[in-house]
Amino acid sequence: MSDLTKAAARHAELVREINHHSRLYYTEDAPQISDHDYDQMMQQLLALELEFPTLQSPESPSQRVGSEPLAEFAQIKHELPMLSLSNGFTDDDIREFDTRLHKEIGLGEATVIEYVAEPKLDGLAVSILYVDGVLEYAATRGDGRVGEDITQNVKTIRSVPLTLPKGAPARLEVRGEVFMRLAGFAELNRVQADNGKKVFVNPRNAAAGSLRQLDSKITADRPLDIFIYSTGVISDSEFAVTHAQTLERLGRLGFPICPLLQVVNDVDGCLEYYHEMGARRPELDYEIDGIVYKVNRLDWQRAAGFIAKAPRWALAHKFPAQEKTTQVNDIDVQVGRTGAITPVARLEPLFVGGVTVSNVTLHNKAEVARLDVRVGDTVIVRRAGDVIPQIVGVNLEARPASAKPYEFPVSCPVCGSDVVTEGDGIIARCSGGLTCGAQVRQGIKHFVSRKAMDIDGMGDKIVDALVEQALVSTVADLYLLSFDQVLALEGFAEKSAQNLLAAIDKSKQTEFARLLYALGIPQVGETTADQLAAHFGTMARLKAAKQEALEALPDIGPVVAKNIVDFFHDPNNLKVISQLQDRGVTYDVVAAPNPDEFAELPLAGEVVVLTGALSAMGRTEAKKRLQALGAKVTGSVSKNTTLVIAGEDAGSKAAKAAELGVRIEGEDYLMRLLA
Ligand SMILES: NC(=O)c1ccc[n+]([C@@H]2O[C@H](COP(=O)([O-])OP(=O)(O)OC[C@H]3O[C@@H](n4cnc5c(N)ncnc54)[C@H](O)[C@@H]3O)[C@@H](O)[C@H]2O)c1
Ligand SMILES: [Zn+2]
Repeated sequence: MSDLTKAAARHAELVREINHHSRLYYTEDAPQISDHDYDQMMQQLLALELEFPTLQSPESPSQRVGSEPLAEFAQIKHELPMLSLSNGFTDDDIREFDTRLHKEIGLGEATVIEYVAEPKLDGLAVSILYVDGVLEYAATRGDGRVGEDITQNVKTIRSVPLTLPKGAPARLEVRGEVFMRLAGFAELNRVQADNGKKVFVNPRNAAAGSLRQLDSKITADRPLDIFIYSTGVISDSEFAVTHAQTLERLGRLGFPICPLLQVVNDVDGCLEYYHEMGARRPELDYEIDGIVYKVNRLDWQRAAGFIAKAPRWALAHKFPAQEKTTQVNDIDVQVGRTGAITPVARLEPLFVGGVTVSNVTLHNKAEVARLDVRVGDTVIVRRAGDVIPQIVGVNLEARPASAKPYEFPVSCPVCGSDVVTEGDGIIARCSGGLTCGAQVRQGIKHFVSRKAMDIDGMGDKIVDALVEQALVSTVADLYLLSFDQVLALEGFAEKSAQNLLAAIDKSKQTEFARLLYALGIPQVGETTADQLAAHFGTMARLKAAKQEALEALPDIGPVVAKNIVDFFHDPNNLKVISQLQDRGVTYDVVAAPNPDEFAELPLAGEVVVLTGALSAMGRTEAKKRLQALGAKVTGSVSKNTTLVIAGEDAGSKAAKAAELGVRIEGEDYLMRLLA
């Protein structure tokens, strides 16, 4: 086979695949592969056509925009074609783009091109025509030539003006991106899931699916938004001389324009903007998948002109992918400290959203069932911002015939006890309690952790070894370990064994709040433990507390209160607590434990948040002393907060406080309070 024949075969295969996925994505709003995979196929196609130009035909997806409009919609022919954008991925791609433009426009090397840099919104393009100041129709891009009539749907988007002020051009077509903000997207998916309806893979698909509805009442209920980024046909030939001016004038006519766009000079200006936006991307409340650079001068745009499917004067500089595809090698479950069984997908490792991902939580039994993810499946993995990676979709077409639905275990894989379900079958739990090795191990790891008993040097591997060798079966057993037992563990020498025992010994003298948190009562985190400690003061008082007394505390609801009561009724737990006491674990009683006295304290009723670094003392120390004066000290700012102490480099908490109008003071004020 000649090279050309081979290339032609590969080309035909790519065209088939790309057309298929374009249809799924553009026409049906139901993509089966990630954008990254799609872009790679497109790049391969472009490379083949560059090497073998005879393979390129006007029918090739490299020359065409989008996909054909859906037949159910009336069609609208665009007066000016709606094009796509050429893509760049590296800094060099941007340099080449700028160099090429100099030639195409006929500029000397020394001439600086001014660009408008704009976030590339991840939604779908629409064209809206106004005639004599009134919205006449709106259309999707479709295949670039003919789009779908979505006039009624676009009219439901609140930020789209239905009429324009006087002075608007008699015929004005604007183009922009319809998108969905993240909060709206999350809420929509929650409602969809609650009603047993399809949840959307990402905000782009949710926006596209919501806008391309035959019933505009459905669109009206969806949280859609729009930013306008250009004009199409326009009766006023003197509307503007630069792109920035176009946007400015459109803004004055009442169109929403992305507030983040910026005029920049040269490649360096483009790249600087790109990196700045890349850093801000996780904070934005909508998704952007890159930056678009557009030549600012309209006469230079005209001089540069177009290629088949995109303008020469613009480039989309893509950000690293937040969604990629990979294989599920296995699905297994983890048993947590409280017995909760969490299914986990073991993946063929992939690099996505800036990290390598090989395990992804599937959250719970219901989520596995909803996704119907199976071993051997090809899945779309998404990691956006700081959010933990997630499987958002399964490519059913790539499912091997042998793949079987995942069967959730009926007995605990660690101890063999029955698995019971709670919360309408959503959460599965091992019923083994303290007989379950996994629960014991997780419980001990929690007990020794930094914010709990803080036993320095007691890493996960050591805990695993202690439990495996049956040296420890409850947290109280830690205080019985002998020098010889520790020395015999793998990796220990005399010195290190002494150090570990010293750390265990040191932990015996602790604070009540730490001890409470360390016990691992379900849903009792640090803040709740602090509150309980400050209010009850001693274990004996807390043990005796009734459900109502617990619920009377500000942040404790009925569920947590019941967890606490249940915990102190379990004979195993009571035994462990008395063993801890017998083996020397004690705590200082800091605050006056009597609730009546408590109300008299100078800072009673104050809810304080500490943020930033303090110079005179550590935060733990400051917190203890504030609590001793009756204040409640919490970890996050809310409307209940009465005071924020902002130390050096205070960050988002201070900002939140300012936003909520909460009083903010510096360290000097704290020192006066404590004096
Ligand atoms: N996953 C799949 O199966 C699949 C299939 C087809 C296409 N895709 C994805 O779709 C994209 C290609 O689609 P495309 O042809 O629309 O090209 P594109 O998204 O790369 O660029 C063109 C589009 O960018 C949008 N845009 C956003 N902000 C803009 C701004 N400020 N100025 C101008 N335009 C702006 C417009 O909608 C415009 O039509 C790729 O990201 C590709 O991965 C994915
Ligand atoms: Zn178990």
